[in-house]
Amino acid sequence: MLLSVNHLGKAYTIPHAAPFAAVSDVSFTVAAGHIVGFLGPNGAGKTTTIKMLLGLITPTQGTIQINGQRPLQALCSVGAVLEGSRNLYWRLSPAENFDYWGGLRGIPHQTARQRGLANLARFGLSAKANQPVRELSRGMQQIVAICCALIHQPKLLLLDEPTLGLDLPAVEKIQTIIRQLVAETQLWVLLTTHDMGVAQALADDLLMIDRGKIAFRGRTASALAGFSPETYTLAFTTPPSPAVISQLTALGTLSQLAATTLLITLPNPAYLSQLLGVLSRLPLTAITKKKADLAALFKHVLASPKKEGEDHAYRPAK
Ligand SMILES: Nc1ncnc2c1ncn2[C@@H]1O[C@H](COP(=O)(O)OP(=O)(O)OP(=O)(O)O)[C@@H](O)[C@H]1O
Repeated sequence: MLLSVNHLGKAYTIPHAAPFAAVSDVSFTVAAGHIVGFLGPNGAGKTTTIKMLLGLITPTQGTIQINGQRPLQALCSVGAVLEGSRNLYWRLSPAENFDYWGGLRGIPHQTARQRGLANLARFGLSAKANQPVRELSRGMQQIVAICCALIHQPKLLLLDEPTLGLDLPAVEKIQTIIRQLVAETQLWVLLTTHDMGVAQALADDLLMIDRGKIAFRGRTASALAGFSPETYTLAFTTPPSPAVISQLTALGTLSQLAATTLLITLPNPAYLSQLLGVLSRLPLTAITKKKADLAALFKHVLASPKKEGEDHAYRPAK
């Protein structure tokens, strides 16, 4: 098992207050799927978990095994790009950063530089190899940070918000790079992101955390296949009357997308026949069921009531 996390917890000591449990009783293994999307709302405990995986903070309960070793013994198996701008030395060029980070990992200077430059070339950034990092764009800096995190050829790569603040072309480039790396090497990636588009595009598996506890885990494809929100787009030839609007509002949550287009979410599939009853008397041109997407699944998981100790709060819609 590459990564095995058992009953992991971290309670921060807060002066004049009870300890705050940022992570409590989190267990998971990384054994299937090459990219695991580690998702959760702000403050859910993602960064705290990642810092524990890296040995940067000590858990107050539970164990972590990476390739059968504790985090501080397994540093050679793990690479990371953390949130923020501290992954690189900004005054140094990418080539000098490769020397520096390689040196910290005990990698001979020549080897570190060769590896770093080879990755930089693969990602189309050779021309920037000798320019100070501070002069590169955010997207380029992220690519250099990923190259540095790979300098010791880790087996597990932890990426905390790798696309934060990047524009669409840069996001797509980072996505392509991550996919390419996973396809070419036997790299496993644990990726945190608030961008559900990125998670849906990349994650083979999902791990959702909420208030320090695992709220859902499973394969992305099967979770999406099992989750089909009861949301329909209704298109009319003429704007629906206030009477129709109030009839529809009684059935579900309604929003008006345009004068002749409404979006309705039913509380459950049993309401569909009533909806069709109302619609049969109206000048309807189209009714389309909304496809499941990760953003909707994520909201659903967070809204699902959780029982104490339960870590699979999500249930497919019946
Ligand atoms: N050093 C600390 N001392 C006390 N509380 C902390 C400390 N670090 C984090 N926390 C708290 O732990 C909780 C989890 O924080 P964490 O950074 O792990 O969340 P996150 O899921 O990464 O959030 P985000 O998506 O906003 O980055 C938050 O309530 C945070 O305030």
